[in-house]
Amino acid sequence: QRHKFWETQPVGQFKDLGDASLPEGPIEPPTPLTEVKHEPYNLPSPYEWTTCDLDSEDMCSEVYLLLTNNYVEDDENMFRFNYSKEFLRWALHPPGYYKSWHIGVRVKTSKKLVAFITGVPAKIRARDTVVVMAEINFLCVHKKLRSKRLAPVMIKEVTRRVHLENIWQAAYTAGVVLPTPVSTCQYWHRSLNPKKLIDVGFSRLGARMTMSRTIKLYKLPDQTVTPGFRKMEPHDVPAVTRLLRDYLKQFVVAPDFDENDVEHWLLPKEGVVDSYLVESPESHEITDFCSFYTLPSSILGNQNYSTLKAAYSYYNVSTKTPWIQLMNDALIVAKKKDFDVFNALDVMHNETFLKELKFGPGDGQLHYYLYNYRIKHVLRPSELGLVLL
Ligand SMILES: COc1cccc(CC(=N)NC(=O)c2cccnc2OC2CCNCC2)c1
Repeated sequence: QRHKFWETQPVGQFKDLGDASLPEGPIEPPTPLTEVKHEPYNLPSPYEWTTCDLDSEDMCSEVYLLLTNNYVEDDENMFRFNYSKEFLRWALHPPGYYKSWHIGVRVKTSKKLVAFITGVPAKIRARDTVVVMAEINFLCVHKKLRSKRLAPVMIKEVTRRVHLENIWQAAYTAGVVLPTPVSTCQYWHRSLNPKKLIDVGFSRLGARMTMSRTIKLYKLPDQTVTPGFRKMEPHDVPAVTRLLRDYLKQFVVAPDFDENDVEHWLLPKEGVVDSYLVESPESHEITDFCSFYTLPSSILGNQNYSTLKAAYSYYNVSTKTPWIQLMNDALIVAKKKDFDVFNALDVMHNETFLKELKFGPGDGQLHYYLYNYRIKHVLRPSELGLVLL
């Protein structure tokens, strides 16, 4: 029945929700390394574990193809995430990553890759405590192997490999409700190419709206308006790190980025992540920052288009430039880069600009989870400073 697996795991259980006596922090203590299971969990007999080395062109292609054909679709099965190989290498090779946490499942006979799950290490602050956690992502089981109960054993295996590195907490997101969300966020979309979005069924023509009126509604200037708005460059890493660390302090859960993290996660990478900042023309101080990552979706079953070019809001900081103006400049550069839509969650201060910049609410929610860490109260999205890929 429901959550048979999750009721066995050290996660907030629905039955505990009202219990204010339970302390914030780890739910279970670490296990002595000698007691961590040293051999992999058993898979059903036709399958075997494999470690996916994304530096291998062939293995990266296998992972890319598995995800392209079998990863997350929207609720109406019209779109499927289409992470690029470059993006996967970026997402899975942050400072301190472990290849052993990039786990595949193959068919023993054919050696076909049929499932995948990953972890990457991340320093995450929960209130005043910085914890090294595993960020779990890309759990994917081939469509033909669903409901064979492969996911629970894959989750146990990645947990085991995380434990072997003496890490006892994890963070993950899902579109489904599991025990128990730390926060539940809404996603929002800002049309950049409304004609294509309507053609492919991502958006619908508003009532009493014509196509030409809709195109005009979402029109953006050709150039950004903020003086000093420019692409982030390597020499900006120290200043952006200071700006971002100061900004993220206010959130209950947020990454604890150092300069190495900022260099990896926020330096622009063509086709993967874009980041801009505002350098004051007078003082040359870095006062604001905005970034978005590139995650296209395959369009399932449309004659004219095969790919939806989507930008996803990543980390943004406004200290001088008003949020509306800063994020409108982000929309302007995203439009110039030929994105069709700009997506954002209502986390951090995003709701201050969503409505005014003509974002529309999406039809789904993204739930955030922590593994083996209890946060006393469910967080409002505006208390959350963590964006997962
Ligand atoms: C438009 O193509 C889609 C293809 C698959 C799923 C969805 C809906 C959806 N589930 N969207 C999100 O989860 C989402 C919406 C806005 C911002 N970030 C998001 O998810 C991110 C973060 C979690 N991992 C996937 C990417 C849309």
